[in-house]
Amino acid sequence: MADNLISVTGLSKQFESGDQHVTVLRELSVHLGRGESLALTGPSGSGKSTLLNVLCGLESPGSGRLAMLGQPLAGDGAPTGKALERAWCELRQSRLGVVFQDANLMPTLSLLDNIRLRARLAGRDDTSAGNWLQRLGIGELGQRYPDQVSGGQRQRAALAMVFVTRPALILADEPTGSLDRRTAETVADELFELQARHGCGLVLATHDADLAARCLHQLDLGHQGRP
Ligand SMILES: Nc1ncnc2c1ncn2[C@@H]1O[C@H](COP(=O)(O)OP(=O)(O)OP(=O)(O)O)[C@@H](O)[C@H]1O
Repeated sequence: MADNLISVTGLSKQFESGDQHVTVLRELSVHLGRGESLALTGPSGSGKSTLLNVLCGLESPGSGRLAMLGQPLAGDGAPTGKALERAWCELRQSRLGVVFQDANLMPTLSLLDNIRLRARLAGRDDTSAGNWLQRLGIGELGQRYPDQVSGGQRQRAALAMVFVTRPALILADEPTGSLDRRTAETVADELFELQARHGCGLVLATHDADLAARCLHQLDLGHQGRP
């Protein structure tokens, strides 16, 4: 496994809004090694989700160099076209664990089956699925469907879906944002414990200063381009 999980140099991202170009990320450099954690902070609209989307291949960077787990994905040496799509798919399938603000569970499967399916898609053993639900405090909800549980419970199931694949790198957008304080702490404990135990990397976007302070590095996107 590459020691450098994330290597981003001079990355910029613009969006078109009507006839205007809005620069959201400006000349960013980000490096993350194995077992390290990074909190993306900054006010609403500063580009935290946009950066996470670039890091999991859902948005392409406008310019700059990007390599994930040693694989160049933008700039020098990066594949293009279908080969680039394939490279991102392979990374997301088994090596990146992505947690979005809206938990991405299949509505027609129970929570337990969602997690089993995710494990199988990543080529992992699915027998620990129930155990992960248990550890995240929703073990008794495994037979329920996503629309039969609360938003916070869905969020915990989405985290179980990530943990069960044992990813090299977890990218999480407000992973505890929809949880009450006590549950948020339990979930954060699980995140950091998993990271310590398996030496995986973690990048999370958060407005929670306490959660950000638990990460090894912090990047305030509200201060991009300023000295
Ligand atoms: N597809 C898009 N097209 C145009 N503008 C966009 C697009 N996606 C995001 N933006 C804009 O980019 C800026 C950064 O958005 P982003 O969601 O990355 O911020 P954020 O820091 O994650 O915010 P929050 O803390 O509210 O989640 C915002 O001004 C947003 O409106």
